Amino acid sequence: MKLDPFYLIVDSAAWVERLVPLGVKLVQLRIKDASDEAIRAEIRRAKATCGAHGCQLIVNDYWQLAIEEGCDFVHLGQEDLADADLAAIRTAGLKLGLSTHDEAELETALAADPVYVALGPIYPTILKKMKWAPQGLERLSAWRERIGPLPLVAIGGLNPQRIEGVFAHGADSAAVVTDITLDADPEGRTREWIRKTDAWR
Ligand SMILES: Cc1ncc(COP(=O)(O)OP(=O)(O)O)c(N)n1
Ligand SMILES: Cc1nc(C(=O)O)sc1CCOP(=O)(O)O
Ligand SMILES: [Mg+2]
Repeated sequence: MKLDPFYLIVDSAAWVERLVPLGVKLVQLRIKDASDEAIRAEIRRAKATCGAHGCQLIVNDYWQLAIEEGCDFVHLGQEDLADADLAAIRTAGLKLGLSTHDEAELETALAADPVYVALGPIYPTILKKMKWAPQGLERLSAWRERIGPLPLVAIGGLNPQRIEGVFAHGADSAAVVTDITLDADPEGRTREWIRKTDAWR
């Protein structure tokens, strides 16, 4: 499968409604610390917007709610994966994207047959505290070699100046949070990302 080269990650349906109509084709809804019912409502809203704009929605963490709400793509980290019912995810026909941060995690991820593997943090991130040092671009190339044709997502500290480097080192898609959501002009920054990733689309 081909992933859009620009992979937006946001923490609310309001962000999806604000940015997806600009031409975003791949978005992850990543909500932390909310009730299941609140997340269900957010998924519903985000799914409606994505459906109207031809954008692939990926639900982070909440695979059961994603199944119940008729979504078709989830992203899980390694801890999420350990707790998840992979058979139920498969039976529901969900595509699965997985996080990796080291070689052991990559082995675990590949055994779960994902449709993409994400590697991060490529650069330092301010979004969350991480136990891994920045991976750097050479590590991305190593992952490219290891996973063959499986799509590779780069994440962590990305900005428009770093886009070319991650694609030159084997990424198929660049995932981003704060470079857009903390920008003074998130719409303008989103348009810049769409424009700057066009060569890989
Ligand atoms: C595209 C992408 N890559 C990595 C992550 C991180 O997932 P995880 O390790 O489960 O951490 P949380 O995002 O759940 O805090 C991601 N969400 N998306
Ligand atoms: C959510 C997340 N996961 C990562 C990983 O390495 O698995 S890095 C990260 C944060 C990405 O945010 P920003 O683009 O603001 O750096
Ligand atoms: Mg997770």
